[in-house]
Amino acid sequence: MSSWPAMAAAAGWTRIRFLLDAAARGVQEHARLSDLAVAAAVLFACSAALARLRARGGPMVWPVLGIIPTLFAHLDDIYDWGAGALARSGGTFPYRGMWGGGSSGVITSVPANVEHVLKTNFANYPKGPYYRERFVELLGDGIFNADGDAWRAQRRAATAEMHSAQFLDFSARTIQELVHGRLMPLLHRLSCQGGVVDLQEVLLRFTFDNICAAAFGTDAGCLAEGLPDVPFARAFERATELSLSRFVTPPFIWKAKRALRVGGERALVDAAGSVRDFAEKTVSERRTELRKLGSLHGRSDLLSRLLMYEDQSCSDEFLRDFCISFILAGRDTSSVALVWFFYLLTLHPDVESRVLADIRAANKGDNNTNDMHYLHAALTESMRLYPPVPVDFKEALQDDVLPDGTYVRARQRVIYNAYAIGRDPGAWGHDCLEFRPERWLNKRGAFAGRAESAFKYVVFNAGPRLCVGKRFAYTQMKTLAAAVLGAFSLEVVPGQVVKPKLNTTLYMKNGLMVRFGRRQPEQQNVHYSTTVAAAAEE
Ligand code: HEM
Repeated sequence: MSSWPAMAAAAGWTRIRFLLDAAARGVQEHARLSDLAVAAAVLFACSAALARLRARGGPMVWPVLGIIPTLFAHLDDIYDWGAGALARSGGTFPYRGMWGGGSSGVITSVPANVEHVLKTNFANYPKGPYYRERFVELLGDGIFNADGDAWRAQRRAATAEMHSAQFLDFSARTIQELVHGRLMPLLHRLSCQGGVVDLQEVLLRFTFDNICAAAFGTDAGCLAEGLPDVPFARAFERATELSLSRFVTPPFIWKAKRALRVGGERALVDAAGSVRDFAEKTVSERRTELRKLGSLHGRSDLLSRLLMYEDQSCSDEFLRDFCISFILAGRDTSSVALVWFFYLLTLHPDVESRVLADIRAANKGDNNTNDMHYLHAALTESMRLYPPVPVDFKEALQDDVLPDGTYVRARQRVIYNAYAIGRDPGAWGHDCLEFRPERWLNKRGAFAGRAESAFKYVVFNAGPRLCVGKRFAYTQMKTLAAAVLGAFSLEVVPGQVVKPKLNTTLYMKNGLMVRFGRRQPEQQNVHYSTTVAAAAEE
């Protein structure tokens, strides 16, 4: 039997051996780990270098994470950064989203590329399934979401109805009623109280009411006294936001949440359901009215016109989706255009004086908004710098080569950046960053547009999918701007940060807090007409 000291010595030795072995194993393990780390770092550096080369002067597209880290680094000035990146890369660069995100393609600000995608090779660039599946709960098969024959049928109906004399007359009247019956009294109250208001919020309420009146012939009531919460408007906003969030969430995440009906996906089903219920109810009530009265002659909104004059076989689903798409298209775009326009005027008093002179000259005539060429030019110029839809995209059906030589593979996206095109010195000259409405006027001071290329000004899109609401939007913006500027001066509350929000619509991130002061009484509350035949831009 061993003695205790001998046993202790043996146990100590075993422990020391154990510790030494463990240390040796650790060193080997560590060596293996550091080899792996070095190998991973080399691989990462190689693929990063390769990505750098592939980026062709454009921003870095990282392994695994794609362009996401680069975008994150520029979240605060994403639009200006994007315009600069496009300029540095010669107008086009490739991008890729996160692995598993399913998004890749090219971003361009080259007008010839945009023309190719939107017009010359239109058939190869539908909105595509990527867009459709993200908006289907809200939009169904509506014009905004549709391609092929479904799109063509709605486009034909929309163009015919929206450009009809009755609709133009009706929409001009509804705009007048809303401006003078709701908006101006609100601004008068505010100016008397010396109160501060978020102009963007007021304008968003105005355009929501306006588009609901035009599409459905209903009063949404967003601008009613006390600026109430309107459940339909809230549901619409929520459904739009949640649909858009699918564009920045990897599909395997949002699709899993959709399958499980949890989180934002559940909220989307609820919000889109409320919007569709409201639309379905309106369609069915209007159909009943038509059946009872035999006609809807007292009504000229889009829904009533479609029910009366279009193919009588239009299903309720077609009418519902059609109207919802219209509300989405016309809801925020013109309010966002207007808020930047008013802001730019406060920064350019010389332009504001000329706009006022234009409005006063029209007041001396027959108060026709079509006469206000300078105002038209100022709005157009403002949207060049702040396009309400700053970027848009189409999806390639087949492999293709863009006019600047860029290769696009089938199912890739071509993103065209209207914000960058509007600020491109190649397209607009060395003064491209200046707010100069005169660039749109001819020698006689009439709005002349710019003949060279519709694809340098893609604010309203271009080609076969040109915005159907363009004329409506100009009438709406000019009527509102003329009434507001004729009666009030605007003061932007100092100290606020005015910058765009990252969204598919160019909202101001923090809104725009303003105070309204009154101009001379004789300028106030003048009603403007809009002759149906001649719109300045067309
Ligand atoms: C300043 C205001 C507006 C701007 C800047 C604007 C801009 C645009 C743009 C860029 C598109 C193309 C979207 C795409 O295909 O992804 C578009 C399409 C459309 N817009 Fe507008 N829009 C404005 C106002 C309106 C209004 C007020 C209405 C309705 C009354 C309207 C109705 C439509 C419709 C129905 C389409 C779809 C056309 C199609 O796909 O064939 N828009 N608009």
